[in-house]
Amino acid sequence: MPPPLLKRTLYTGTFVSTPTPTGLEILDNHALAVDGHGVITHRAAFPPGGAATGYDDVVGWVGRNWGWDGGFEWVRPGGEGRGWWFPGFVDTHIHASQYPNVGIFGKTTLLDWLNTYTFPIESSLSSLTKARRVYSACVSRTLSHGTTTASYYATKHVASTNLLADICLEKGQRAFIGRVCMDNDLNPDYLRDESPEQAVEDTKATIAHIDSIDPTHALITPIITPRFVPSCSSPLLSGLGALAKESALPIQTHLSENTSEIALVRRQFPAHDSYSHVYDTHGLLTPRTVLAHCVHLSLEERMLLKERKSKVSHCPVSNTSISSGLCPVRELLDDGIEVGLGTDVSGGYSSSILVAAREAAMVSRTLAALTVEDTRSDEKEGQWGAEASNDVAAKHSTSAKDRKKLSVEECLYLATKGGAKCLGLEGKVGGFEVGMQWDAQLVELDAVDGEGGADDGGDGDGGPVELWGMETWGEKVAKWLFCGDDRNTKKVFHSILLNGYATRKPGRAFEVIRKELERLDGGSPAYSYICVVNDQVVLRSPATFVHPTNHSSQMARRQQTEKPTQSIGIAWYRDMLRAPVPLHELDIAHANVRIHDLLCHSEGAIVLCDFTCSRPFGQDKPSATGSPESLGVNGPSHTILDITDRFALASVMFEVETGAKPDLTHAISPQNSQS
Ligand SMILES: O=c1[nH]c(=O)c2nc[nH]c2[nH]1
Repeated sequence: MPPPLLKRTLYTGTFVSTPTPTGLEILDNHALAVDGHGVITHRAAFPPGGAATGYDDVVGWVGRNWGWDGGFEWVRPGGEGRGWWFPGFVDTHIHASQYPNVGIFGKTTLLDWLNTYTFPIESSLSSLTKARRVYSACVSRTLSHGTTTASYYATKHVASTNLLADICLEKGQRAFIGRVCMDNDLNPDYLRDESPEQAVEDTKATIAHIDSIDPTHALITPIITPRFVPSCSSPLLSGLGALAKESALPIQTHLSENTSEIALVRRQFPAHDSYSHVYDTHGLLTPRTVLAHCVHLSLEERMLLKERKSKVSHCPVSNTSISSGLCPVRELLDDGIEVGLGTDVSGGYSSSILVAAREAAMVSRTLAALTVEDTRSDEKEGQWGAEASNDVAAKHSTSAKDRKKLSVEECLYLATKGGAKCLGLEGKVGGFEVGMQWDAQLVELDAVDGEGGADDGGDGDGGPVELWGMETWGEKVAKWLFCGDDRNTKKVFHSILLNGYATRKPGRAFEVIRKELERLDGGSPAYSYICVVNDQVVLRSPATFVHPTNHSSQMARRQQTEKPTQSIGIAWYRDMLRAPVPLHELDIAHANVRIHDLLCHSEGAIVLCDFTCSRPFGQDKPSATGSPESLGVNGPSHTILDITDRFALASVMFEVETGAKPDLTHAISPQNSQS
């Protein structure tokens, strides 16, 4: 096992999850221990001593109970009584390539929607420049909604599909990446595989790429992706079925979304019993197959899916947006079929799984409303129907209408554990049991004070859900499901792959940096130092800042005492190049990278610190870097950009290699200067 990469961390507070479809588990006043690999190792009721417990007491408690010494972080959310930890969401079906079209669908239905909107946008991702912009934005957006795992469709283009894998790895989202296969002449000639053989070869090329960037699939897994039966020839479906068998990789596709699509499949494959049967005879219905939609399955098809243990991705937002129909999820669940949730961007208008969970609840209620029941018993009960009954609860629990409705717990289960089961991640993500990964989000709602005025908890953007003080935990969670949005997801702990091993990092903290910088518009940030230590972002005022020398030594010092070997040097440079990426994704530059700002922490990785000079891209170079030496460090540009940091990092690399600072007089001479 590789060495631990994070400090052990103790998370305390309230932990909400859905260990079963019908049970909301609320662990109020609890502690969860997460080891250096991001795995939950212990959980127990906490404190000793309530909120006032100091670090020393906690160290003693953890030492006595779990045998830990004092070397751990302690993370506890603020927002007493209105915040909780929740498992990261799992999106089992999303087309990253369609992200620019989100919200655009007019009055189309599936087949004309594909021709009008979808094929053109996917075709445009043959451009790697465009693909980078689209995929970066999509992955950042889904992370901000709390999605820590996603099963993506890219496009038919190998290079940009591979880029999506790179971006998920870079940003730390657990992902399944599918290169979309579509070879028959129902596809437009501008977006069609040359031949079934070429489509399979191209799929293999993406698999090989993912194997090269994440050999153990710790974070990124290839997924075999025939677009859907109407797009694929029989030889292509067979080729992909054979590939799935030999590689044991998962499969994703669409099934029975729209009635015209089903009629088309019947014409294409008249000898087959059903749409599902076409996949089955080509070896594509397996326990690792995720079938999106399944709105109009016959009983025989449901039995076939159950027998094959194939999974269903329910995409309620898409199904209503492009008017495909209302998926009878209760029937699927009653049949024993595993179901997860998909946003299905951009058939779906939102990239949020919280919205998908909410719409799953709404679609199930619409189905309940459309259910015709024998109402004679209601008539006997008088004007208010069931209210006049002697046994209201019993009546409701047995009503066929009510059985169609999915509860809050069920919808959140589908959004987490249900999705994890669909993607073969059961026991790994989607919950807070010991042994699972800490893929988590911190949820916080807003409070209303005694006078009815909003108390935003101090950050000015408490989100759209107000708590009035009378809500039970179950009601708080229901309010979040039905009224919340990404402002309530304060932090997302997702994965980073370091030295081939996935660990967690808090993504939202960087948003604090961005907000602060935007608010001050280049002025002096209130947090004079924003330091990244062991992948934790630490905000400090000037008075309290100390270099975290107990965890880290400065690279400069290390470099003076021991010249790095070639392999250590390469690892340093790799870490150095990665270090500013989270900031650059927010269009912020560190703007003053020097050897003294690079810390070498105890496990040997290089981290970047001291963000005093950080500025949004496009601003003039800050005065703090105005000395000739600083200008040299930052390169010739007058404005701050990501290349500012890259130039500075290259200078540091030169310094590490040679022991001398580079002579930058040429680089900063006026003729080389650019704005
Ligand atoms: O919702 C959908 N989105 C798609 O891109 C697609 N392709 C085939 N069938 C599809 N359904």
